Amino acid sequence: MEYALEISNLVKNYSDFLLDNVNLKLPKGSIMGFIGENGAGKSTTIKAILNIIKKDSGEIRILGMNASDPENEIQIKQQVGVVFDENHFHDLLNAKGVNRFMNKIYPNWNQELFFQYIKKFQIPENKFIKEFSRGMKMKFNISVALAHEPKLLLLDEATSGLDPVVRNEILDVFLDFIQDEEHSILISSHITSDLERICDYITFVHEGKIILSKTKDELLENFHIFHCSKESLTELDSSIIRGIHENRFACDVLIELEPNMLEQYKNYIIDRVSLEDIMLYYGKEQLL
Ligand SMILES: Nc1ncnc2c1ncn2[C@@H]1O[C@H](COP(=O)(O)OP(=O)(O)OP(=O)(O)O)[C@@H](O)[C@H]1O
Repeated sequence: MEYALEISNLVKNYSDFLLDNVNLKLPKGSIMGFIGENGAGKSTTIKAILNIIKKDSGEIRILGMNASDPENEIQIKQQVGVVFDENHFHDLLNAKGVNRFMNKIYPNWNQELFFQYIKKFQIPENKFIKEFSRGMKMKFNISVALAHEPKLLLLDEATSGLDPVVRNEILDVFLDFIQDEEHSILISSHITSDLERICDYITFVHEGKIILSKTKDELLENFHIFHCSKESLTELDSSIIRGIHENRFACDVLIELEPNMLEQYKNYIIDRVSLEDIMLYYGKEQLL
């Protein structure tokens, strides 16, 4: 399998936070959702990928190129599109101004494509960025990221704070983007329902460590919520328990088990999981 992004043993140590030996592989032609609680290390990982922060150790390969090798810097910049949850352009620029500016910087800047997105997202060409709504700014940043025809898109909370209609529109653009098998996306988001809709893979970072990295289908098939009494909790094999929510009388338990093994747990009430459930239960695990 060919990978758009390969992270091996990435370590970044801040005084009170450790990004601890992160490993992640994003196959070409796919979308990976990067989930985790606030402060889990998602942005730190994305910044390390982009060399915005200096990693302590580990290797990052983007489209097969070593991201730390200065010789690859220009190639990587041209082939990676980035959207953060903030605006990086001067407030007194408009779409036409940004187009002129980007056209000088990126040899593969596609003006026609840029204005197609601007039109599709209904962004007025002459309006200053400072007059944009939050949704307009995000759509504008996404148009810019796509217009230099990148092969890999890195999106850090690129749809946060947007209404469902706008998010839907943007998710469709991301799905269109990866139709070409050469294109791939790593997207961090707290809106797990969006990720369930578009992602092929999910990677879950918790307190600086990757605790899950699987296909979305595998995750949703192999994780279940068991509802049971506190007494019957003790009868469960602890090796399949991934998290427990207890109330005064009963327990809800996150279980990892292949669907064909569920037969032996007929006495339990079993529910399907969402990505949000998986996050909530794993996050709670250490409180037990
Ligand atoms: N420049 C820095 N100096 C020191 N600590 C930092 C720095 N940048 C980030 N951190 C710490 O690293 C940890 C991870 O932060 P990060 O921004 O990667 O989390 P995140 O998963 O993106 O969270 P969120 O969902 O809130 O955006 C936090 O504890 C944060 O305080």
